[in-house]
Amino acid sequence: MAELLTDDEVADALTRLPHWKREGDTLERTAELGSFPQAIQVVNRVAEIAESVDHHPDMDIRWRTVVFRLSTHSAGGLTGKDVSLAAEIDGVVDAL
Ligand SMILES: C[C@H](O)[C@H](O)[C@H]1CNC2=NC(N)=NC(=O)C2=N1
Repeated sequence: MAELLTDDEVADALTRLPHWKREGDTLERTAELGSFPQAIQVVNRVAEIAESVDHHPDMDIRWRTVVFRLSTHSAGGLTGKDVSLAAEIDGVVDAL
């Protein structure tokens, strides 16, 4: 099972993830895309990645704004899996 990160490890990871903030046991990013279809495209790409790594974000779609929330439920908090998926999500959002 993935190990919980310490508060310092989370803070350090966030220095490399400027779009993300910590909300308790969750990493959160809000992304505003150019249109609703683009938001859906991003969600679909993230869904493919999530399936491939068996780690699934909460994704809240409101028109062209998507809020991503990451946490490792099985560990009860934040792990390297969340940091890694956050970086992957940044790659998807930045590719548009
Ligand atoms: C059995 C399977 O590996 C688990 O249920 C996975 C699936 N996706 C998951 N996603 C997230 N975010 N946290 C988990 O603990 C988790 N567990």
